[in-house]
Amino acid sequence: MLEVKNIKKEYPKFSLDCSLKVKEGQVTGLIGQNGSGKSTTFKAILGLIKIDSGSISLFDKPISQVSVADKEDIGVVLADSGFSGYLTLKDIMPVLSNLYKKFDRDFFIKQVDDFGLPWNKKIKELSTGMKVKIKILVAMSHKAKLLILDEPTAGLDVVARDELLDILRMFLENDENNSILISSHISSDLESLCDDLYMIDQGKIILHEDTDVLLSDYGMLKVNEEQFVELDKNYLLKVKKENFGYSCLTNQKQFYLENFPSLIVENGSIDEVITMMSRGEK
Ligand SMILES: Nc1ncnc2c1ncn2[C@@H]1O[C@H](COP(=O)(O)OP(=O)(O)OP(=O)(O)O)[C@@H](O)[C@H]1O
Repeated sequence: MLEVKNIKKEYPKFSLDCSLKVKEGQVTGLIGQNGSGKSTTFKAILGLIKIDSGSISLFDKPISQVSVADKEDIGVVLADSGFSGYLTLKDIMPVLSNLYKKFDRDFFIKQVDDFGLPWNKKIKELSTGMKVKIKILVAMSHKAKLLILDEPTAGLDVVARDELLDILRMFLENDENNSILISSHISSDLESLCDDLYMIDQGKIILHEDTDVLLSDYGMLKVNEEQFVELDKNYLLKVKKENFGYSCLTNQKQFYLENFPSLIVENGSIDEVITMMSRGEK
């Protein structure tokens, strides 16, 4: 559905070098800290910045050959996008109807009512959670097949985040071929939603893995100096020196559970995996 191959972008103090794929019917997450390159990647995909090299294909065509009509199949939410805060939902609906050939008026009306969004209040007077819901609703309102969402959960409390994830699940249930590319620096948001995750650090993809595999096969070994010497290191991805000895990241947790039963093997959280991948050594 979307393939990004070795795109490069040089800024004075930052280099992006990124490849990723979003498959049909799947949710792909891009996780990284502030400044790691998530927005730059999204802007490159959307043609908002010019890349230095690499290629992007969308709906199996090079991006340059994707027609305006095809582009209606993408729904986009960017951090700094949105309608003027002086408009109301009532004002926005005719604009969307003119903007998008496939604008689904009935769907839009139903969702605004279901989400309890006010038709006549200016957007700038609404809560952050409501504003994000509107952005997602607009992105979905023209029968998009692919949603590209840059940090949609930023600034939301736990309840609003949960509601947002429910809306995205609804989008996926509407059509089994619908897909999402979503970024966040909060891994727990993506863990429950995404089929696969890319981790980006300083402009580079440092890990790509199925979420299930990440949660089932990855683990953290906490070992002292003596245990570290004895340890089979063939299945360690990264090692980090700690006060107690070493933290070791493996993607073969079962191997260590079976062969080194005396060791502490923890289920590494996605945050720990990211930290180890970016700061650990090997
Ligand atoms: N137009 C630009 N000129 C120079 N540097 C830029 C430009 N745009 C982005 N950068 C730099 O590129 C790096 C990556 O920024 P980017 O916005 O992609 O990160 P991000 O992962 O989306 O972070 P955040 O979560 O804070 O939005 C940052 O160091 C930023 O300062």
